[in-house]
Amino acid sequence: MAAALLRVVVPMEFSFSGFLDATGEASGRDMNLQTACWVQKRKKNRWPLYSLFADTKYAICGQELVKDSNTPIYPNLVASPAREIAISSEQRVYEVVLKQAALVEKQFKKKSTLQVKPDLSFPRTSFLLREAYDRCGEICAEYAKTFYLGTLLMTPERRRAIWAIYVWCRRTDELVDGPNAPHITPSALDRWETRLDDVFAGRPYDILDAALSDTILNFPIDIQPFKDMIEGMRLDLKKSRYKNFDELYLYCYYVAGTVGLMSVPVMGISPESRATTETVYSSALALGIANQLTNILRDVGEDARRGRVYLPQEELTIAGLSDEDIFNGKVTDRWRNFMKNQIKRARLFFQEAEKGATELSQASRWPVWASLLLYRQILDEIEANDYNNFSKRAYVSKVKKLMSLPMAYERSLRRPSSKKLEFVKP
Ligand SMILES: CC(C)=CCC/C(C)=C/CC/C(C)=C/CC/C(C)=C/[C@@H]1[C@@H](COP(=O)(O)OP(=O)(O)O)[C@]1(C)CC/C=C(\C)CC/C=C(\C)CCC=C(C)C
Repeated sequence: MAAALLRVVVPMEFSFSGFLDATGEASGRDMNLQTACWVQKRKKNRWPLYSLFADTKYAICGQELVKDSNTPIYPNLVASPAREIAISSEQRVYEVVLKQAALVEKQFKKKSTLQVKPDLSFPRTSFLLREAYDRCGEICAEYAKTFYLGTLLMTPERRRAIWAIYVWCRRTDELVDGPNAPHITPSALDRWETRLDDVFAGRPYDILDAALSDTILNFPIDIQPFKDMIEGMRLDLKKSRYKNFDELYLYCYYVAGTVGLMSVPVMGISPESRATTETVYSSALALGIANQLTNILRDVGEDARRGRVYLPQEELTIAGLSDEDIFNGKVTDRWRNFMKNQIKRARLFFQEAEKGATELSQASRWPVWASLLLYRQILDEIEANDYNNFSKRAYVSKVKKLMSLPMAYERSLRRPSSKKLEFVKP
């Protein structure tokens, strides 16, 4: 498997270029009906002007996570002496969210009259394409068993598409996190990006890419979040410190928020939902950010041993801490207080993600709830370890994981809110 993943940056002798056309199935396939059903007519929000100023609701000032219930929440904005910043990462990312939501709406308008039966089209697809998706499913089952089981509840077409996206993300992550990571250069990532362009143009290099090329034909998926994930990997190659939460937020968007944006067009929004498309995308983004923040908080010690500190430097300073304290790995009261605020902020992102999870199409909700509940418990485990994330890895036991699954199922049965949904930026 590792060999297959590594092959991705090596120029291929044999290319699957034109593979999809050769199947005679993938190109020109109609958009599926589910796509058309997800979207209701939705109005776009303008980015609120007050977000450009630094009096934020959840900025971490001093030892406390400042929380004022009258103002909106912008965790990534840390007060600057001038009380304003130019363009926050949050605003930049929100523009991507709007673009993704607009794309889905455009497709809906174009295709709403089509009567395509999505799952009937699959038996006609070629053996090779079926093989491609099966392989993606196997990789998914190998790397993320619980998540794989969750996808089995989705419709076959959606499940295959999510596997294809998962495999592309996993391969991308493996470039900088896998066994060959020390040999990965920016030009290897450039090659990976060229290859992505080819996948989106229907010219996959290998069988796993072919599954993604097919997925892109079936769902209104934009290339931007994929490109942004590669950008996150570029950041990982050149950056090992994050000045403030604004910088960290952008990194979290690149490596994890993008996953949310890639997944929603496949998972679909419930026809019962009254939430705006961009609200659901914002929640998906929030889940990615929450997961990545949790990942960072869990792995503080492990990252430090690789010379990396993802925690915002300015917030460490405000808390009276430095890189030195992290490398020393001693749990002090200062560290505990600092961690309490970091955990609180991650939980706010989970809270926002919860709202959108309920708005997804019924069959897609369970794996999302399972992922949310399981990952959020890592935060509880960090607390249970008395904030020692230097030498203890917070870990959710098998029993707790199993216990969460029925709870995730129960949550997935909750119907979308009948009220118009408001997304509050954490
Ligand atoms: C249903 C569901 C969860 C779908 C997502 C499927 C998918 C395409 C996953 C790809 C995950 C992946 C391989 C990402 C590469 C970058 C990366 C490694 C990110 C980190 C994940 C955990 O990594 P890892 O497996 O190494 O973790 P462990 O060390 O083993 O703990 C991340 C922390 C982030 C992953 C981000 C998500 C799963 C975002 C999920 C958001 C949605 C599916 C949107 C849901 C929609 C709403 C409206 C809430």
